Amino acid sequence: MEGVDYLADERKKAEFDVNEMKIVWAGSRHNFELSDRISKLVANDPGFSKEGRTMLPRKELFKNTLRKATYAWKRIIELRLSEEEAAKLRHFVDEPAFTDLHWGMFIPAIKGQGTDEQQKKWLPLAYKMQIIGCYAQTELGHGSNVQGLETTATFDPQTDEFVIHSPTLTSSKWWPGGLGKVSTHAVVYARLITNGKDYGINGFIVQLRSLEDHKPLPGVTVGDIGLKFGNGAYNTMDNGVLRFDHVRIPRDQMLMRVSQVTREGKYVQSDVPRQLLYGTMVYVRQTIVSDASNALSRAVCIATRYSAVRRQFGSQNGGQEIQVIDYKTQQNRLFPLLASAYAFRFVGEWLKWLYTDVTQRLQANDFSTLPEAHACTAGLKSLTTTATADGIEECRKLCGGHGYLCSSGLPELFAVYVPACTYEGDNTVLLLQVARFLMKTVSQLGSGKKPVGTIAYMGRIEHLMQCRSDVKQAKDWLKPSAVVEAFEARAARMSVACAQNLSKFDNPEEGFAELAADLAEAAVAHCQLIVVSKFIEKLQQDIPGEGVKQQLEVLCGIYYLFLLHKHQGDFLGTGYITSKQASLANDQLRALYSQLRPNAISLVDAFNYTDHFLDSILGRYDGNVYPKLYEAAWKDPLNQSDIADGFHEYIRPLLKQQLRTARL
Ligand SMILES: CC/C=C\C/C=C\C/C=C\C/C=C\C/C=C\C/C=C\CCCCC(=O)SCCNC(=O)CCNC(=O)[C@H](O)C(C)(C)COP(=O)(O)OP(=O)(O)OC[C@H]1O[C@@H](n2cnc3c(N)ncnc32)[C@H](O)[C@@H]1OP(=O)(O)O
Ligand SMILES: Cc1cc2nc3c(=O)[nH]c(=O)nc-3n(C[C@H](O)[C@H](O)[C@H](O)COP(=O)(O)OP(=O)(O)OC[C@H]3O[C@@H](n4cnc5c(N)ncnc54)[C@H](O)[C@@H]3O)c2cc1C
Repeated sequence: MEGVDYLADERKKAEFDVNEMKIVWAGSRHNFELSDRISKLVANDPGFSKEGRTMLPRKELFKNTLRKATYAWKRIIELRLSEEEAAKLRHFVDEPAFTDLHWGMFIPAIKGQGTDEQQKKWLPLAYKMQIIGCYAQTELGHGSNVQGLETTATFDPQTDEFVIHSPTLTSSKWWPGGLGKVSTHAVVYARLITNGKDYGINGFIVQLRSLEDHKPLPGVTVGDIGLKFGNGAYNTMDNGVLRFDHVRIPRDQMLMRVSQVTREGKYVQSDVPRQLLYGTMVYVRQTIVSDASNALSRAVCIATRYSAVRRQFGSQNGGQEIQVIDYKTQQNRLFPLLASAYAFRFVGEWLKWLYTDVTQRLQANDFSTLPEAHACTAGLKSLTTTATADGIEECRKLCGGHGYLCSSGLPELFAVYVPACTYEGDNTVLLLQVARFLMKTVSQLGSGKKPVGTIAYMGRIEHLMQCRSDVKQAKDWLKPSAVVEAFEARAARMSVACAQNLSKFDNPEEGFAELAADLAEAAVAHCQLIVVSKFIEKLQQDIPGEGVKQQLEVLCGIYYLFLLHKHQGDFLGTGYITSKQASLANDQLRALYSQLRPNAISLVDAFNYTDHFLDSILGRYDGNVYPKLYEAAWKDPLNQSDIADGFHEYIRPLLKQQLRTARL
């Protein structure tokens, strides 16, 4: 029945002000109003319909994405949307497209690594989309190891040009989004060679296609790398391959903020750290952390609503069966994911602040916080994307068989999301960057250099190495100080253990390679400490709205107690807690699940997602799941006729043969 809210009873149970929670989730009233307005604008525009997207063959799917991206641009111009509004509109259109890389990496690379002059020349063209760009770093043979890239940019002083060349098959650019079929330009990362000397990797703006007929320019071979995982999903993106055969570009298309090549071919290094070449990656990793809470909350919203609709077992005297959300096992799988979505939201907000702070410092030539910004963006990108990808898959399983249907929205969400564990730095490779930062920090303890920011806790290393938890009863685990100390002691002890083991090797690099798995675990412990601390800090702010803060306290408790339970080997092994205290933590966790249960539906309503954005029958706001699943099945192309195509060729002969066999 249309118009009936099957989840109304659940919504009545809420013990907090959902509208105020929506503002907390959005980050501010301004953000809430912006998201609310733009998401509805997109949802109500048939030009942005998602109907049938998972059924389209690649060519049609891709063309449809081009249509939507162009239509989005048209609406952005017609409605005179600001940059912030336009970004929201693209977000709610919810289809990976070349525009993600144009706005998300090409423009930021020019902004971060271009001189003022270069920005003045290229940015207006890019802002008006008179050129479309991508970020071409990864090659067929090298992705993680940026210093191993093979493409060359050799300066020719005769003509004042760089010659861009792909010397081997493995040097072909491979993966850049938007490259295959759309981009007219790319920021290409290549080895800078001048006067016969190799100065390592630098960025260059290279035109790839004609602005008239879109044909590849002479010397440029470019195409799509082929179909990727999942139906629809990331196949809307033209991840590309690119080869250069001695392509010439003017010298001033080398991005020259970090280093320059003079007219005479002299290489000049600015007094900014070379790592700024990696700045675009730091920026995007930070946005990926913010985006993790979007993807996870979406999956959790679907699984929570469906878990309240779905009933199995326990019917007595002909009454209704039990809602699956009431099973403790379901709660133990679902509620920590709900809590993680909120935790990632807040750590994302904080990381954005950290990124803005480091950017302002860089502008004032203060590079002191760059290593921490790199470690935090790398580590949190790794932690949040791994948890989110795993969480989306868990949500699919939480929805039983129906979660496997594309109409649940979960398979596509997973297929689109899971490469986040790989792109912008493989998650293990990034954890090892954090581990290097931690080992450096430990090695400098006692040198007089005081650790600050997220590693300030290392400054209390002597206390953290010998303290013990003073938890005596389950509710003691609700004390922020008890929790923070537990996570700090675990992280510090794991780092120190790694450092001690490393010191046994004569060659530190050999030791690092041998102990890499332990080092990655120490990095995870450090990153989890950051997420827990930022959630707790959030709760120390003034949070208006009846019951809102209490709900966030419950979520925060679930987040850290679930981690404590899952990683109790670390907490027990490092000797900070006893098995009795671990068991008390688990008792408290169960109690928090019961407190959360009546609020579960309203906590996912606070994400304020439209049905258009969720694109899931199981996650519908009104919970009207079964009639809509039934209706959707009949829209499948296989159901366009009662008799399947192929019946006469394949089924009928088979049936005839069976008849003959039966007669024998
Ligand atoms: C149904 C649903 C439908 C639709 C959904 C719709 C849409 C979703 C759309 C958008 C999502 C929103 C947001 C996301 C935005 C965009 C994402 C979209 C697409 C994805 C694009 C992906 C693009 C890419 O992947 S680009 C390529 C990325 N490549 C990498 O990351 C390579 C990883 N490798 C490295 O970074 C380096 O090689 C390394 C760090 C591993 C090693 O570096 P190096 O070789 O130099 O060696 P080291 O010795 O380790 O380091 C030397 C010192 O430098 C320091 N360092 C390293 N890196 C940095 C850095 N970045 N910043 C600062 N410092 C750095 C290091 O610490 C060392 O320092 P030391 O003091 O000397 O120790
Ligand atoms: C959907 C998608 C979009 C992308 N978009 C872009 C783009 O727009 N532009 C662009 O330039 N690139 C892009 N990429 C490429 C992406 O950045 C790389 O794939 C990524 O950096 C991982 O590198 P790799 O593929 O070389 O993995 P590899 O490094 O080959 O990883 C393979 C395995 O080796 C392990 N490994 C590697 N090195 C180490 C080490 N030192 N220690 C321990 N383990 C290690 C990894 O953990 C992994 O398990 C995209 C990739 C994908 C999947």
